[in-house]
Amino acid sequence: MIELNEVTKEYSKGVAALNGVTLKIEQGEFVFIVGDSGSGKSTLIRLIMKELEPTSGTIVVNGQNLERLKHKQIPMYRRGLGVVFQDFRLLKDRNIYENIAFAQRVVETSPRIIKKKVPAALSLVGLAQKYKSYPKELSGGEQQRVAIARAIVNEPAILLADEPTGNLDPTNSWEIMKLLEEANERGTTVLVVTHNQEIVNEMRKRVVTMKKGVIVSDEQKGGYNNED
Ligand SMILES: Nc1ncnc2c1ncn2[C@@H]1O[C@H](COP(=O)(O)OP(=O)(O)OP(=O)(O)O)[C@@H](O)[C@H]1O
Repeated sequence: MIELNEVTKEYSKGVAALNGVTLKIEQGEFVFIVGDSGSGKSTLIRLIMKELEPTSGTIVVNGQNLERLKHKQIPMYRRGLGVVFQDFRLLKDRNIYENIAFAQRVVETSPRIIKKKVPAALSLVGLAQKYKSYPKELSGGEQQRVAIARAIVNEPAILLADEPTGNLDPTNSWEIMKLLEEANERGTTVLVVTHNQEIVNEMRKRVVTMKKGVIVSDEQKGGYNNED
C-alpha cells in the first residue's frame, strides 16, 4: 500500500531531513509515527502526499511509483488520500457543510452525490446538527472533527494525520483518535504523526520511531519510547 525504499530528502545540500528510510505499510494498518521534533515525520507525510520530491529513493503508493506520476495525475492521486493537520485548515468564510462540499467539488464529485455524502460524513463525526455553523462558532475539537469529515468524505484508501491532536485537550484528543480508529475499522489505512505519548501507549498500534531522519524502531503493538 505504502512503500518507501531508501528514501532520502535533503532540503539543502548535504543536510538530510530523511536519510535512507525504508518502510512498508500494508493496506488496513494503523501506524503511529513518533519521534523528536525535527526527526523527519512531517517530511515523510509530505513525501507521501507528493508535496515534496525525494532527493533519492522510491515511493510507491497503491502500486503507483510517485516519481512516474505526471503533473496532471496528481489531483487524482490526492483524491485517494485524506489529510488532517494540527491546525484544522478549514475555510473560515464558509460554513461546515460548504467546507466539506468544497473538498468534493474540487475533485469533481457530482452535486447529487455531494448532497448525500456531506451529511453522512458529518454524522460519522457527530456533527450532523452543526452543518450551518461557521468554523469560528465551533470548539477546537469540533473543528478537527469537521476536518476529519472532510478527509473521509471521499472514502480515501489512506488517511494521513500530522499532529491531529496537537491543539486539543485530552478529552478531545481521544475523540479524534477514536474517529481515526473507526475510519481504520472501515478499511482505511491510517498514518498518524503524534507527540501524544499517552494515546500511543494506550492504543497499542504499530509504532514507527524516527530520530534524525532515520527509523530507529518499528514495533507492532508498540508504545512511545518503546517502554514495555
Ligand atoms: N521547508 C524546509 N526547508 C528546509 N529545511 C526543512 C524544511 N522543512 C523541514 N526542514 C528540516 O528538516 C528536518 C525534519 O523536519 P520535519 O518537519 O520533517 O520534522 P518533524 O519530525 O515533523 O518535526 P516536528 O515534530 O517538530 O513537527 C528538520 O531539521 C527541519 O528543520
